[in-house]
Amino acid sequence: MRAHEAGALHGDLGNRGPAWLRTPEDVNALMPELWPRTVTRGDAGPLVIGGVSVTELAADYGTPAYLLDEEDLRARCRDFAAAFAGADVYYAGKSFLCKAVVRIVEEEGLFLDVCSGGELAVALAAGFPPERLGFHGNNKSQSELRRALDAGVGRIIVDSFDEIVRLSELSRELNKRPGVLVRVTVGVEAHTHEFIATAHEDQKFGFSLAGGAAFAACAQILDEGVLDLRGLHSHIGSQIFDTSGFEVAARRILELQAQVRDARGVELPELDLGGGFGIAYTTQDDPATPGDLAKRINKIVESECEMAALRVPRLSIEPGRAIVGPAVFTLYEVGTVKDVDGIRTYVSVDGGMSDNIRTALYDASYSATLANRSSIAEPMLARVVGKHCESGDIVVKDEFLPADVQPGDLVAVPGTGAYCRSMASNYNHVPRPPVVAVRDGAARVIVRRETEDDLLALDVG
Ligand SMILES: Cc1ncc(COP(=O)(O)O)c(C=O)c1O
Ligand SMILES: N[C@@H](CCCC[NH3+])C(=O)O
Repeated sequence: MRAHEAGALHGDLGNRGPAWLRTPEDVNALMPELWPRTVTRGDAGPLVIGGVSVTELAADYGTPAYLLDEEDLRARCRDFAAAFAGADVYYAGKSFLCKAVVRIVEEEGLFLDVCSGGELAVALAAGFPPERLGFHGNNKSQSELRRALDAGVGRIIVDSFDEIVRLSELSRELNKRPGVLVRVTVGVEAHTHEFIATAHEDQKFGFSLAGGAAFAACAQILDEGVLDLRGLHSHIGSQIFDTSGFEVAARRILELQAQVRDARGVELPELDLGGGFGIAYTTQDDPATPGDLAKRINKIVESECEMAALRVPRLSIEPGRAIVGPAVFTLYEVGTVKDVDGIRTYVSVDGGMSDNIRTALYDASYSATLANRSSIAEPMLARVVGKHCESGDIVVKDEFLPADVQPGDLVAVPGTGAYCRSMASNYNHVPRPPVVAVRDGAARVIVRRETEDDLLALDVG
């Protein structure tokens, strides 16, 4: 991610903030690239999403809440499908999954990537066509693989020699011949946080290309003859802006494709280049559009295939964050405002690291705005923090909020659709917030708020 600048001194304010963060001319203004498409600030000041004011949504559903702009989510699905026409677009369910989203993804014609028995269960419970599912994971259990085979999952992305053996034995037993892809570690050092980069050599995912394991995995599958080897797979990491990583990955993986053809006389018909496309969390981020991405990726695949005299395989991609991330913002209520003399102002909200762990885990940067009203007060550099018993419980490290922000105000944090609800926890026994989908002036709860009774229900002492 780009949001890694150390906190340089923000001279004009005598407050600590990163050098890229500028004092806004209008602290009420919304940067369109950070917000779901239907979001506006109504005349009276509150944000409006899908035709409904956030003050109304807060009154009806409480805070904190993840508010999903259904029109925006659908539009992003359609944008990817149109840009990558002729390819299969798998929505990466790990970014956020619930039955309503599964149905939206299905209605918009996408495929779906799941990476655990739980995600598979949600997809199947929502009636998603199993042949449009891809099943990932570096340590799929025997029972997960059995469920995938029983359900007729379209593609299983194999990740280890142990899995090849396990899946082959199960397939023989169940008399199945699943379509598989081999996940390849292409050795690309993606420019993103270490914990979300996945194609450098020293990590748990995939078969190494450089070390020969990827070729050996293909050979083993072809030798055993039980699994239907459809193609190769690469996913280089997440929140990536520099598309050259995808180009290097495509080049290297197509070299392997040519090697398999030369050695085994088999031309693999499919190629999956994974997800990882970056989104804007702050004004410093400048993501590529699906159209740009498609153009660059198709071009490199076509030219590499031409050079290696390969037929162009059917392409697939797996965006998660770029589809659901910008479609959601989190709405919080301010509880306390604390000016720590001469250092910064802490604005505490009624959620925190339990509904968004990304700031603490990846040092991620977010933006925020006062959501229930506009203000004529001066911009003030603030840090939005949560209510957890942890000093690293930061939601937004640095943002300008109006200096008159006060307890009872609502604050909205955009870009929280991906890896926030899906990575949420119950730390400090804080129940997880609901997800409320809003469209055409109507709101519906698609994931309900957890209650203390839900938490106590697990406690058998
Ligand atoms: C194999 C695979 N595909 C797709 C994704 C989705 O990534 P993103 O949400 O960044 O598009 C991930 C997560 O990084 C992944 O591990
Ligand atoms: N959870 C990560 C990205 C996903 C990694 C999955 N391979 C994030 O919040 O950015």
